[in-house]
Amino acid sequence: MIGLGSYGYTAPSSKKINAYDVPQGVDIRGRFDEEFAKILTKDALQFVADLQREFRNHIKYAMECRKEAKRRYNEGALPGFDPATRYIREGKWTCAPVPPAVADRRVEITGPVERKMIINALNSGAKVFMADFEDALSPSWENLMRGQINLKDAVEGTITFNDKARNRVYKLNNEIARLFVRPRGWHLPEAHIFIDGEPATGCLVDFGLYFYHNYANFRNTQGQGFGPFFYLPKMENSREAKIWNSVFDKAEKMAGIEKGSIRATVLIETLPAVFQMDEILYELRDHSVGLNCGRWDYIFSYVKTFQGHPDRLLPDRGQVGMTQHFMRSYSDLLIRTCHRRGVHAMGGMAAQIPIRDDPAANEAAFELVRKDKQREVKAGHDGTWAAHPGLIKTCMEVFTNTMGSSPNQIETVKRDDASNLTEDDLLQRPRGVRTMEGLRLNTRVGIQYLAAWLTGSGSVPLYNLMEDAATAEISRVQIWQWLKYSVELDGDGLGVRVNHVFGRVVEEEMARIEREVGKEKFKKGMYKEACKIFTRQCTTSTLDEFLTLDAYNYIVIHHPKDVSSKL
Ligand SMILES: CC(=O)SCCNC(=O)CCNC(=O)[C@H](O)C(C)(C)COP(=O)(O)OP(=O)(O)OC[C@H]1O[C@@H](n2cnc3c(N)ncnc32)[C@H](O)[C@@H]1OP(=O)(O)O
Ligand SMILES: O=CC(=O)O
Ligand SMILES: [Mg+2]
Repeated sequence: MIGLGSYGYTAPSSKKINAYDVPQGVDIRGRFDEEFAKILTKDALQFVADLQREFRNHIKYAMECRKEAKRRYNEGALPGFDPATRYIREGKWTCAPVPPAVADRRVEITGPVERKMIINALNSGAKVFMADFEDALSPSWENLMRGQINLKDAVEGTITFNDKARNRVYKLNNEIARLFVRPRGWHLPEAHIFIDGEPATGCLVDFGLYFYHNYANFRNTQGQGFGPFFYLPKMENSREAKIWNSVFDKAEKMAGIEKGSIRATVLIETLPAVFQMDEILYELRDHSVGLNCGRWDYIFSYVKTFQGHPDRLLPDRGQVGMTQHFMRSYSDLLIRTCHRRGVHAMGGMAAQIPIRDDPAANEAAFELVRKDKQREVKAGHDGTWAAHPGLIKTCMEVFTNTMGSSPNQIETVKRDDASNLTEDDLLQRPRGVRTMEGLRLNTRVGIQYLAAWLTGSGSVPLYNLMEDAATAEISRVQIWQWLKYSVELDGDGLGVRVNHVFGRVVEEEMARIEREVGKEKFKKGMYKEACKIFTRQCTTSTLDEFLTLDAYNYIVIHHPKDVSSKL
């Protein structure tokens, strides 16, 4: 159950009380704002409530199944292909044809639903912009509601941003990227909206509000009759994809648009899901437009799935790249699966971003991105992700050098060789060493990321890399795993056990963070709170499912009940 945030109460005011006009059974506990009220209309909320009521038990059941699977993995079982769905994996079926508007997705930029970034991303020259309510967003009430307003303005084509300090007005170019929206994962509640006395499901709020306000405009201006388009995160099993498919069916019915209008790309970013790729596409076959290698959450999920397996400890985070056998196998099988079913096999995110003040380091970072993208396009991926507008040109060149003017490689690179990949290939232990520097970096990155998240930023540059919820999760669970199994740091010849030094490492890294960010920022920021949350999560005997579930309690800000509505 979600509690109040630590600073979560605003005293009632004697001024006029504003309230959202809500349907029966819906209670808005987030701050009232006239702009937010244009999103939280009674009809839009009714649609969200309808989704919640129809699907809440299915979602609860799916989450129970995750727990049951976890129990089995913790007792020693390994994830694998499900014998009961062999007929789906071996059957000859394809997904609905790819809509023309998104046939070419060779470079996709991603970013939080922040106003200036939305405009920059849509103008970036990328083919697609994935607007993120998930890994890149801290889901505060303000961020979520402003994000919805921003997306509505973007789809209407009216979005502008006035940067007064720089005397610069941002607006959309004539040619813009196609918009995909990524709602939160199934596990996250939306504690500012209660439906029938329970917090709403975060992703149904994100999806429901965005769909309700934008489907008509989007289909006219962006989708060439299709859409809206979505990315779906963090699923573990095809039963979760089935719920999304039913959500889409219901949304299409409500809107009176053709079945198969809505299209979604599913991120394969949990270890159990790699064994369910055919099944996930099958459930979504009328609504699918591919799968994507969400490599960062996938690595996080590898640790989480094997939390009870001391023989599967990860080496330093920096060593777990796409060239490790288990990662390469995952990418190859994803390409083979998608192309066999007629949809895009999207690559993932290289974490490097431009480094402004060091040309040599900048060139080295670009070279790493280039290599990563070359590997992806040669393997058969149809497109990739970029974290920053400065990387679009490089990614575009690499993909175009191989694909030329063909919009994708769905028909030309079948990768039938990957049909031989086995469970052993997909689960092969990553190789590498564990070092003190790895431990220190994980600590520094984890704490700084969380401090940013608690103050409203869900993606940040740290040590010249993009960090978001997925990358920070790796830092957290890696430390947890090393502590749990009392790992000896072997890569630098130190031979010390992590649990003997972790307390000191945290102290020293906090001091280093203070030096790096400066005393003033350190004092004003939430570094101490972040340190407390992060170290608790690293040292707890039972691994927390998600970093952001606990941290969410700190950003929930309920407003007095009487300010809201009439339950
Ligand atoms: C694991 C995953 O899920 S990956 C997907 C989720 N993660 C993301 O989407 C991360 C996206 N990237 C980002 O958020 C940002 O690039 C960061 C936080 C890493 C770095 O951002 P900044 O520090 O602002 O970068 P920088 O100062 O170099 O930005 C230069 C300009 O590019 C813009 N910019 C940077 N990244 C993006 C982006 N992803 N989309 C749009 N614009 C961007 C900035 O707004 C800035 O614009 P301006 O010149 O008009 O002021
Ligand atoms: O969402 C993407 C990932 O890598 O995680
Ligand atoms: Mg992810």
